Amino acid sequence: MSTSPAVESAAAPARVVVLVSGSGTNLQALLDAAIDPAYGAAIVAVGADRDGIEGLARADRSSVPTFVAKLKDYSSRDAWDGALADRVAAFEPDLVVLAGFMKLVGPAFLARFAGKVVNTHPALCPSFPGTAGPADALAYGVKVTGATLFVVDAGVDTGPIVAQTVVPVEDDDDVSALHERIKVAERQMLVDNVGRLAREGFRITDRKVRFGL
Ligand SMILES: Nc1nc2c(c(=O)[nH]1)N[C@@H](CN(C=O)c1ccc(C(=O)N[C@@H](CCC(=O)O)C(=O)O)cc1)CN2
Ligand SMILES: NCC(=O)N[C@@H]1O[C@H](COP(=O)([O-])[O-])[C@@H](O)[C@H]1O
Repeated sequence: MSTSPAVESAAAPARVVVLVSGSGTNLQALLDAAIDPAYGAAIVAVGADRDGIEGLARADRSSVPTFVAKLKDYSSRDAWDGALADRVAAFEPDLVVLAGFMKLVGPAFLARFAGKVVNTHPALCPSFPGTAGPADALAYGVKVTGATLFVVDAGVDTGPIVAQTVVPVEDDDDVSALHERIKVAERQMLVDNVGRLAREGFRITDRKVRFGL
């Protein structure tokens, strides 16, 4: 069994670093929720693998520190992975949230933050892993899909599941309409469950994630 006390002290909010690669609407939901001290989490930094994205602009508007670690600026994938881990570690996170972060984190990152990295994916894991969850669900012809919050491991969308939310697939859906419907439910799932992880901590036993320590 592994445990992750999201907050070392009951008084202080959990320190959360969010990583993004795009529009950052999930990040924005977390920024909005964290305004309330009762939420129990503070977004202490936002990182990205690319610049010029709305996710970084959202952080700037909330006066949250940002950083960018571009893969192409490093000699190898491992060097980038280690540098990303160093940038995140500088903010001493209790929890790292990958919210539309479109890079797989590697061994150095996972070793540094083992058990305290969660990711939101726009499909019902283990179905439709990867970068095109909504498109793959639509192409398959499923009648329901949704989003999954899971604890990140070395696989691709294979980590222990924290929460899931389900939405219907409509007959006239295109990928954009379906993904937008997923994101409405996904943002609520993310806010609700990151808040619980921050306030209550969590433990993992045989892939089962339970809140509380
Ligand atoms: N070690 C892990 N890292 C990450 C995971 C994970 O499950 N394990 N989830 C992703 C988020 N994600 C799906 O939810 C995801 C994002 C990106 C990829 C991917 O294949 N990325 C490629 C590059 C794609 C690109 O740059 O457009 C890559 O990293 O080489 C798969 C799944 C967050 N990190
Ligand atoms: N496999 C990773 C993946 O597809 N992530 C997805 O990117 C979107 C980012 O939206 P946002 O930037 O508006 O929060 C979210 O739907 C998230 O689940």
